[in-house]
Amino acid sequence: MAEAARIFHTTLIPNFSQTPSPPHKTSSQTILRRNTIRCSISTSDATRTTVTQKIPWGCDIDSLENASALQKWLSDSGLPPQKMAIQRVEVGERGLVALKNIRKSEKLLFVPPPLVITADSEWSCPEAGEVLKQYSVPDWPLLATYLISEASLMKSSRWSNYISALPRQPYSLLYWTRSELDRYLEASQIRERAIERINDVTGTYNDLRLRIFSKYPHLFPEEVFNMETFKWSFGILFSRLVRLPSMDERVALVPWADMLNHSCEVETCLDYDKSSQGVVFTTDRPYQPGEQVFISYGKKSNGELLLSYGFVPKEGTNPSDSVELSLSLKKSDKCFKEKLEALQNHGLSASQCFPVQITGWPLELMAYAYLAVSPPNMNRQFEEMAAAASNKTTSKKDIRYPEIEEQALQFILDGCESSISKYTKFLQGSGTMDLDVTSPKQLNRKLFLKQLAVDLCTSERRILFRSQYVRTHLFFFCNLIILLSVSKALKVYCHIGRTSL
Ligand SMILES: C[S@@+](CC[C@H](N)C(=O)[O-])C[C@H]1O[C@@H](n2cnc3c(N)ncnc32)[C@H](O)[C@@H]1O
Repeated sequence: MAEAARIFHTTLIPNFSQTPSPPHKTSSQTILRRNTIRCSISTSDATRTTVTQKIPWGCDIDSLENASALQKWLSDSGLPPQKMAIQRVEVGERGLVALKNIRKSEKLLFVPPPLVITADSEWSCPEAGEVLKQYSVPDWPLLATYLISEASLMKSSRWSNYISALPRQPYSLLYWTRSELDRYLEASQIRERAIERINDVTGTYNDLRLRIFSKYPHLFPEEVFNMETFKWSFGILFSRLVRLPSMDERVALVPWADMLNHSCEVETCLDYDKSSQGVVFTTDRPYQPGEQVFISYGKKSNGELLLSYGFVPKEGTNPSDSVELSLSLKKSDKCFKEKLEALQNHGLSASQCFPVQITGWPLELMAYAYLAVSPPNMNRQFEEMAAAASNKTTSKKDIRYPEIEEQALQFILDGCESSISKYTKFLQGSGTMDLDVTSPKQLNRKLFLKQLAVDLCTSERRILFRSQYVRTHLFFFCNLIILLSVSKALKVYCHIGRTSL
């Protein structure tokens, strides 16, 4: 939830240190305890045999089947009595609903640390945990492996009640196929982010497999630790992992707390409370019995929410919404090489994406536009412009070049226009889109994905329309004011001229 995606990006690809010494001998008992998973083997990958399977743990995403067992286990394990219960809800399918009046500024939850899963949690199969520690596997891949390891032990894992209540297939762009991403998210930059993320997850799994799992097949059998199960565990982490600032910024899965859904209207996040020694959040509004209680997953755009959590908030309800606007240097530009060099000196490239919000665009975007339109005689300023376009905090951002301001604005507006036309093409076509399905189940899935894409594209296009409108009118009014001032000055001048004659 809060900041999970950012942490994932900085720590996912394991930076393995030297090859560790062999682990302790494995007790055959541990392996025997692991439940066998029946799989169908396919050989789609030419280089090696891949194992495809349905995830055998968790439940349907809207199922309350295991919720009461989860609630009972949590209270037996030390979760204090709660003012909320898991129920079916309108927003988010399952969520926590108030059972009693809840005041504003009230602390809720109090999940004790032994019920929180972190990178330090004890493994039911300690040998497997030992191996990962020896290889210094970072938190995200370690937790993904931990979750699979515990899930595969089913009832023998202390987390079995928690895992049984997790969704079998979390809503996540990780579950979209490449052709679904191409088809539904063609207009949005989120498509690139999703592809990058899928590649990161695949790369991480392959890395773990090559460096560790293949060396210890008795601890990490491929029937259990495979791409399909990693997709599941990363899907769970993306949609449920939280960063706890007061617990040394640790990332954690917090059973019970992770049943809370997100609302763009609340600002309160989960954190560890040292005084009560539990994970809590403080309400920023009152709730009446029967109302769903929400937290914030952080200030995220609709695209980021879709990427990690698989939903798009209702149009116009997310004040943190933004759209990535992609701009490129023109290949025909006489100074293309020099401009590209300047950009590269500051870690940028010929094509760059900038976040545009309903409230405006960043100074970096204007700096990039200055660079893109500046004529050859301004080559001395290329470095300064490229530095301002980078997001390094040390560089001066608010540069201005009045002589090319109009062209720079036009360059941005043209970028908005071309992006808007891609959204419009998709949105117009989506009504008549052939969903190419063979079963009702498939039809539901396709309709669902298409609706998410339509919601995302509508909200992203709306931001671009708005910034185009505001800028065009602002520019028009600025020019009008200049014109009026000039004509007023001229009138005064003429008047003075006439009176002095
Ligand atoms: C941390 S879990 C919350 C509990 C979840 N509803 C469950 O039943 O397991 C995050 C997931 O809840 C759903 N969710 C959370 N907030 C939502 C919202 N505002 N609208 C729609 N779905 C939401 C999404 O499926 C998301 O991936």
